[in-house]
Amino acid sequence: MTNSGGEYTHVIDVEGLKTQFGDFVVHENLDLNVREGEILGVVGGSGTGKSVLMRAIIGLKPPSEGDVKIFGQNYYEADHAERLAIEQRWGVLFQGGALFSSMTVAQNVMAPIREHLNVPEELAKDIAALKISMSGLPEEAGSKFPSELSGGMRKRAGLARALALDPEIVFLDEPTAGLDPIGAAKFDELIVNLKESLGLTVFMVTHDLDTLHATCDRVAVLAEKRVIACGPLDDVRQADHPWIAEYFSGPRGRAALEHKAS
Ligand SMILES: Nc1ncnc2c1ncn2[C@@H]1O[C@H](COP(=O)(O)OP(=O)(O)OP(=O)(O)O)[C@@H](O)[C@H]1O
Repeated sequence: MTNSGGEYTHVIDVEGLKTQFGDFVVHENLDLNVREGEILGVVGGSGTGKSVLMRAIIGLKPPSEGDVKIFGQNYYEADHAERLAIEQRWGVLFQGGALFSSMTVAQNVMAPIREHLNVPEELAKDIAALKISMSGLPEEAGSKFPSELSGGMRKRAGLARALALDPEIVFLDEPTAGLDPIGAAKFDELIVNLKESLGLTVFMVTHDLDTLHATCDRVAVLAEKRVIACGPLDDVRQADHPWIAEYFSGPRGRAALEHKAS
């Protein structure tokens, strides 16, 4: 989405980010922005810091240097009330769904509603049922426990919970990991549909080349502690970097490209 001057509105602005665990530096001088209404895919080799970057943005990993702004605000400098207000504007689907195993799907989806919204129980139930249906789950899934669901259904339940508060942005950490190719393609379709129907912005960490092709407006590549390339997939694929060449032009990269063309 652009403003009247034709510039993109940014939901997230990361500048000069440094994160570390003790002496071990994960990111240094990392810059990244996420534009309103886009699906941004974040890729990179194992251990390059994709999940830590997501955690730095959602307030779970304080940076040792740099500035992380979401909705124009620095979460780490915000007071308690401001933080709660920011948290209501995002939804997160952690790897594996991170659902409460002792609660049904409906109770899981109602948890953030109960925590953040002062609404009567019946309304909370109705909102949860709506989010469950939006995530492509049958109505009866609401009364099931996570252990009674397939991997794909658990992802959808996690997504329903991420959508509970009508977020403006959702963070997805490897949403198609562990899904079979048909389940993964359906999940991709769901994400694109939600983005289009709700005007959602999506920050998605993924290893899945088919997902990148099917869903992402832009792709950011993490290597050498920073974002080494960011742009539309066709541009990023051409970037002169050994990891990019291997990832996008190796056998799996070529297969994903052919799959997209077919
Ligand atoms: N809590 C922690 N304590 C110490 N080191 C950590 C912690 N969390 C992550 N790291 C380290 O930070 C680096 C980046 O981890 P991260 O999980 O972000 O990688 P990733 O790019 O998401 O990897 P993958 O693709 O394998 O999931 C890794 O070297 C990891 O070992």
